[in-house]
Amino acid sequence: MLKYLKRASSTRKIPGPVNLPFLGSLWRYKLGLDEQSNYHETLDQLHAKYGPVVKQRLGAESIIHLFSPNDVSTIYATESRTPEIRPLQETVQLFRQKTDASLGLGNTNGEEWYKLRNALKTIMLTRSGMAHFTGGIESATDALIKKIKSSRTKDNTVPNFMTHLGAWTLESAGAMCFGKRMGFLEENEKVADPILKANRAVFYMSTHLRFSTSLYKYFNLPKWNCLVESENHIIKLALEAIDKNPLSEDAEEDSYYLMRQLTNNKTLTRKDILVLMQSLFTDSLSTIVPTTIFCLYIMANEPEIQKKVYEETSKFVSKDAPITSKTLDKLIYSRGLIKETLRLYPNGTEISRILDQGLDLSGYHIPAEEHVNLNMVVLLKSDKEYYRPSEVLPERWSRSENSQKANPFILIPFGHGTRTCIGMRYAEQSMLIAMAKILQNFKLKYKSDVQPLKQVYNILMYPTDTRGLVLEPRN
Ligand code: HEM
Repeated sequence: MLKYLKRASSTRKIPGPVNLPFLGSLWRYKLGLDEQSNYHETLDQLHAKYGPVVKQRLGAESIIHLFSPNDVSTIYATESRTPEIRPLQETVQLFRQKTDASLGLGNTNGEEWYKLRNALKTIMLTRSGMAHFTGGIESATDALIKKIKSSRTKDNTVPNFMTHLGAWTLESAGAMCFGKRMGFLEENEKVADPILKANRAVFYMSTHLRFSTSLYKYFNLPKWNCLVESENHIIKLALEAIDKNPLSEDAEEDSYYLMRQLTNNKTLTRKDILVLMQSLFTDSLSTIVPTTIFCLYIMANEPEIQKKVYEETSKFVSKDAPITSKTLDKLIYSRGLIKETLRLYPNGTEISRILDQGLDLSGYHIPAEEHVNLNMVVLLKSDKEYYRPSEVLPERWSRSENSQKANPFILIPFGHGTRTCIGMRYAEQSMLIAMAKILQNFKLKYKSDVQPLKQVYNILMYPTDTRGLVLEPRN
C-alpha cells in the first residue's frame, strides 16, 4: 500500500484526462466523447493536448502514455534480460490463468517468458530457421491464388477476400506447425471458418472488455462468456490438429521442423508446446492479414508503386523455381513498401512495458513498476519527422536514399530489443511472397465508387472492408 501511495505521489504531476472514481477516464467513452474503435485518434488527441507524457486510467487499468522517441530509446537502452509487459489482451491472459493453461509467450514475464522465448528464438528469428517455412508459405500462397481465381466476380472483386486471406495465413501456419498442407483454402474450408470467426470474436470482446470497468475479472459477464467460448473453441481445434498430426519417427526432417524442435526441447511441457503452437497458428490472422490488405490497397491506388513492385518481383521471383530466402533478400523495394504500409497503416497502437527501474522521461520521474505504453503511432505521419509524410515512398527506406531522417525509434512496427516480435521474419516472408504471387497473376485497382479503406481499432488495427479491391487478371 505504502509503495502504491509513493508511486501515485510521484506520478501526480503528470497531466492527463480527468479521472472519476471507479471509471477513471472511461466516462469519456460512456458519454461518446471518445470512441473505442477510434482509440488511435484518441491517442493523437492526448498527445496534442497534454504533451509527451500523459497519465490515464481506464477503469482499473492505469497507463502512462509516452509519445517521445527519445523516451522510447531510453527504455530500450535500459531494458533488462527479461523485459516485462502487460499483455496485448489481458483477457486472454486471465482466461489462461483461470483454466490453468500455460500463459504463452506474449502473456508471461520473467523466467517463464525467458524459457518460452529461448525455445522459439532460433527457430523463428534466424535465417536458417525461417528457411524451413518458405516452401509451406509458397505452397499456401499458390492455393490462395487459385482461390482468388475461382471466386472472382464479373467485376473482378473477390467476395470474402479477407476470409480467404485468413485461410491463407492458417494454411501457411499449418504447414509451419504441422508440417503439411491443411486444405483450408480447398477441401477443408469449413474447418478454417470457425477458427477465423472465433479469433475475430476474441479480439472484439477483448476490445469491449478493455474499455470496461474490469468487473469481468470477478463476475461471468456475457461478453466475458462469449470470449471464453471462442477461446475454448480455438484451443479445441489446435489440440485436435496437434493430436491428429503426431510427430512420427519417419517424418521428413524438414516437414516437422517446428514440432520436432519443440518436442525435443526438454524444458517445455506439453501445455507450453500447445500454447506456443496455438499462438504461431493464429497470430497471423490479426497481423499479416490486415497488413497485407493495406499493402494491396496502397498498390491498387498507386499504379507507379505497383509497377515497380511488379518489375522487381518479375526480375527476381521465378514462376518455375521455388522461392528461397536468397530470392526474398533481393526484394528491396517491396520491403520498403511493407515498411511504408506499417508506417501509414500501423498494425498496433502501442508497445507495452512495465518499468523495472525508475526512469526520468521528458522531465518526469516515472517510478519502477509503472505500466508505460510506447505510442509512436502518433508520430508516423509527422512532417517534423518525415519528408512528404502523407506520401507512400518505399524508396525512403533504401540505404542509398538520404531523404529519410526520422528518429529510428519512431517506426518500430515489430518492437525492438529483447522482446521484439517473434513472428517478424515469418510475417515479412509471408507478405513478400503474397505480394509477388498476387502481382504475377493480377493487376490491382480500387473501385472509385467505394469509400477509401480506413482502420478500426480492435486491440489491433483492422481494415474496414475489402469491397473496393479489384483483382484484374494479368495477361
Ligand atoms: C505485420 C505483422 C506483425 C506485426 C506488425 C507484429 C508486431 C508485434 C509487436 C509490436 C510486438 C511487441 C514487441 C515488443 O513488445 O517489443 C509483437 C510481439 C509478438 N508477436 Fe508479432 N507482429 C506481427 C506478426 C506476428 C506473427 C505472424 C506472429 C506469429 C506467427 C507474431 C507473434 C508474436 C508474439 C508471440 C509476440 C510476443 C513476443 C514476446 O513477448 O516475446 N507476430 N508483435
